[in-house]
Amino acid sequence: MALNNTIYQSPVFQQACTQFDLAADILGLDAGLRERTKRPRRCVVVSMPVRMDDGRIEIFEGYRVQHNLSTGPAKGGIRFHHDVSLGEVAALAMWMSWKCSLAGLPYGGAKGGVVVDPRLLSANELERLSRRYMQEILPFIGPNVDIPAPDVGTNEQVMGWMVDTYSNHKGHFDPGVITGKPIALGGSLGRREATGEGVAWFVKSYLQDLGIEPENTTVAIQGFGNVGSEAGHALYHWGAEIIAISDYTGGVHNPKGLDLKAAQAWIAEHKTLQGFPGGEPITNEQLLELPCTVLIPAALERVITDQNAAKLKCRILAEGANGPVTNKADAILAERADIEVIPDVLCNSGGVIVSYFEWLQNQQNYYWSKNEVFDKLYRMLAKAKASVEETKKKYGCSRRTAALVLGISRVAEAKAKRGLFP
Ligand SMILES: NC(=O)C1=CN([C@@H]2O[C@H](COP(=O)(O)OP(=O)(O)OC[C@H]3O[C@@H](n4cnc5c(N)ncnc54)[C@H](O)[C@@H]3O)[C@@H](O)[C@H]2O)C=CC1
Ligand SMILES: O=C(O)CCC(=O)C(=O)O
Repeated sequence: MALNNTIYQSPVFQQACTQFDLAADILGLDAGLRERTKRPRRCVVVSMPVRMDDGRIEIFEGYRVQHNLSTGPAKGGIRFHHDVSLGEVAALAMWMSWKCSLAGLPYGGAKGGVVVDPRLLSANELERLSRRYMQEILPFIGPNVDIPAPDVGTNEQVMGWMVDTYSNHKGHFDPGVITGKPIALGGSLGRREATGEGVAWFVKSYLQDLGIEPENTTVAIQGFGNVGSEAGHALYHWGAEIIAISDYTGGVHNPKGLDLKAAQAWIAEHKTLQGFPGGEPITNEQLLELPCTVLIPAALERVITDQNAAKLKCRILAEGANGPVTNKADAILAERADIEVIPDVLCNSGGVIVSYFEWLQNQQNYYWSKNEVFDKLYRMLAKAKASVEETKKKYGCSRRTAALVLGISRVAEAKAKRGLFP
């Protein structure tokens, strides 16, 4: 079966394509340019033999999809998750193209994935797998080719092992190949917080537009990992009540507000939220339907569907996760004037923007203060928000489609201007 057929069968990839088509219709892209802009440019599939602690050799499968290389080096995170598939990675890579373009970054889009549950590996096994994955994708990446970063199931330490493997191969330390690194290896101050901080910035900005004060704001967050916890802490310090959080084991709800510090300490000790005594246990599905001012899905794709979209009771839906809303749910939400949707490519763009700052700092070998990082970040977020609002008004479309119109139009224009080989 042709590779593209495999990818096109993925519901997540189909979701990204349907979103693309809505925006491409508004832009009036002709069939050739439309297909050229939509399709992933390169899909790398690798097999990785890794020696496990008990002496066995286990073979893991991994992917790196470069969706767009026409506007600069490709950029996007690496996901370690037991359910990850090539189609899902291709969809995530496509969203990276639009996200980078919308933010005005000089990058294309990419994403990586390894089919593994990292929680089941020892630290040594995780290190061997991370290094092996880097070794396998090494011919296809580089500071001017494709620059990976963290995503679900990976973190600064994994990025540290990967930059070490790459640098050992090149014969010199080359930090610009990866972002989201430990500070000691050329990471940027603020990158760890950046995605959640950006989500919180958008939430505060849209709440302000609605005239809603922090003391009248309640927040429910699905997924309390890097993005969810940083967004939660930023909104908690701003004065909002965080009434529900969750992880893959389930959630906890307290209508009077949760103690986030205690929740974080519980997770540090017990690894998961399970059993946290600060509220009543709830399921991840129940969390999405809680009455709250702000709902932040910050875990995986396709959690808001045609089954629950009509039941959401939030005023703002802030997409910390990539692709949390299915196409059918989008259509339902479009009819709901009571909910403002802040789409993923806008809402979670703070992470890749600070990754761009990290890459710039690595190129210049000159490092910025956290204040400088956040000042520059907030200015870029404000610019992206203003252009999305203007486009939404101009075309009378949803905020997601407006964001995609902007992201796609810049990539399509660059492709058209570059032309084709004769
Ligand atoms: N890390 C980053 O800088 C960025 C991440 N994102 C997106 O944000 C989302 C979360 O990413 P991270 O926070 O980095 O990942 P993470 O691995 O740090 O955290 C993921 C969280 O989701 C929970 N989770 C996993 N499966 C779940 C399920 N089925 N139901 C409920 N919760 C579940 C995990 O237990 C964990 O709390 C993903 O969609 C990712 O693509 C988007 C932009 C940048
Ligand atoms: O920081 C980056 O380069 C990519 C982050 C990412 O994977 C995302 O925005 O979904």
